[in-house]
Amino acid sequence: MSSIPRGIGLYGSEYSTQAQRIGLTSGAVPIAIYGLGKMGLPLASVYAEMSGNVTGVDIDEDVVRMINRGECHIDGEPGLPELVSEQVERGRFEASSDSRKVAKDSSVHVVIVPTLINEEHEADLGALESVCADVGSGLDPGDLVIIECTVPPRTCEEVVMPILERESGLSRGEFGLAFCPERTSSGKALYKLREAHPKIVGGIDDESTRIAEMIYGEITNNDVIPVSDATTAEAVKVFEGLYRDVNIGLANELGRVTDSLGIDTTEAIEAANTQSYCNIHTPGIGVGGHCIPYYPYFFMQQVPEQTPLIQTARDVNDSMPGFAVEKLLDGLSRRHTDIDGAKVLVLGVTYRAGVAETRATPAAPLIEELQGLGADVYATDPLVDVTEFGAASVDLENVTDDDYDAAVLVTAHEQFQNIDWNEFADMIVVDGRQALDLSDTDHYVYTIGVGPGEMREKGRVGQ
Ligand SMILES: NC(=O)c1ccc[n+]([C@@H]2O[C@H](COP(=O)([O-])OP(=O)(O)OC[C@H]3O[C@@H](n4cnc5c(N)ncnc54)[C@H](O)[C@@H]3O)[C@@H](O)[C@H]2O)c1
Ligand SMILES: CC(=O)N[C@@H]1[C@@H](OP(=O)(O)OP(=O)(O)OC[C@H]2O[C@@H](n3ccc(=O)[nH]c3=O)[C@H](O)[C@@H]2O)O[C@H](CO)[C@@H](O)[C@@H]1O
Repeated sequence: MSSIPRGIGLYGSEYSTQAQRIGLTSGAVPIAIYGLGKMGLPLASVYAEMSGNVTGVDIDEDVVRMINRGECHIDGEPGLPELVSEQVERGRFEASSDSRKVAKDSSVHVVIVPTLINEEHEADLGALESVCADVGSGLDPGDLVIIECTVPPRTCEEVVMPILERESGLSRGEFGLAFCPERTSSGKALYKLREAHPKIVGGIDDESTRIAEMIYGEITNNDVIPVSDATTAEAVKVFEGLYRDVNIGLANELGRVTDSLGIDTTEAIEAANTQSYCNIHTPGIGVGGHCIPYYPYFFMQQVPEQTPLIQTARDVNDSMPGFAVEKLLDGLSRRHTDIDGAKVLVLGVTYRAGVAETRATPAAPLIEELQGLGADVYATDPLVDVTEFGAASVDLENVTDDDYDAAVLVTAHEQFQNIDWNEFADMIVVDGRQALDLSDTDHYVYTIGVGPGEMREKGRVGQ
């Protein structure tokens, strides 16, 4: 069976589906991936593994240089350094910072740049719009654009499509556009890209959906689920995030009433979750990252109707660092220690364990509130520099060289398991992630979702 000729597009192709597939997997279809970060680099590597003709684009020249040396700038992703090195060495994957040139030379354009929110909680699509303008400048008839970064529903129709048409001079029907949300999370990216979740695809027209379905059918070993259109696919991704934020909000609300109930709430949640329809998430010190805390605002911005449940869950989750401070103050009052001038150690500033990402981290409001109360705040994190939050930096290896009045665990980095807590003089500890077992120490511990230290002696379901 012959392949489609090199360099031509798949959208509206008159070649057989088989010839298109052969073209796709033999390198005849040049593919560009825009954004080579925590998600983009794994995605580009898996695309290169499938097609053999991938150019990644990033505005960070250091990222581009490292990749072209076959190096991987993303830590904590099993298998990724080896895949990047192999694909670059075999000439199947290269990187560039010249998005307009790459756009001109490519037929499939996959966009996975940051989509964030600004101070006013409005969607910040600046990077997406900039990339789409560059892609549009190099768009040819038959090309397909795939958006993988999470966006407010209707973005493909109302933002991306107009930019592509304006910059290319082409019209709807001459090229394709599909939304195919990235459902992976850091730490298992290659596994999740290839296996863990079905891939959702939704095009602005049936031909776009068809091609996106064909492409991801060559990438994932899981199912590919086509939905009615791009807006539906955008909603699927946002709905997943809304579900998670509201569910965590429920867990945190239950965690806040632990003391009133006099139970280990997490034990009750774990037991409740033995019912197959129940999946209450885990109480913690807050919800960080540039996904879950951001997506509710993507949704609320698009729907004029009131969304009290979504907003309330956001408010509950954002209240958790303050809840941790309340428990810290309770503990200090037991020792007749004033927060003003107290030495407090914050363990972890990234939004979750093992991921070097601090966007929307609960550590930021926690440190700000503690400093506002007059505490001297110190912090340590194995992955990132803590001084960006105004805390004094402490090396983890020497963390027990000094004593503190209190400590708050924000991030359950595995490196914290090596701390010998008996090295510290008696202190108050607030465990925000149920990560510590200090039962063999004299410290007073409050664990969010569990309660005061002595509560941890109870048996736990599944332990
Ligand atoms: N991180 C996750 O767990 C995750 C999971 C699913 C979906 N997503 C979605 O993917 C998006 C990207 O996530 P990430 O974790 O890879 O972000 P990231 O911050 O790790 O990486 C983004 C990369 O894009 C580059 N970039 C920024 N502007 C650019 C531009 N104009 N042109 C080219 N490159 C540009 C940056 O230099 C950086 O290397 C998120 O905003 C989210 O919508 C993220
Ligand atoms: C729907 C879903 O699962 N989406 C995942 C999510 O991945 P993520 O990397 O953003 O990380 P999460 O695990 O969601 O954590 C976020 C924050 O919530 C805290 N948390 C978590 C669970 C809990 O029970 N209690 C908590 O308090 C945690 O500490 C952290 O601060 O978004 C990605 C982008 O869309 C997805 O691709 C990925 O599938």
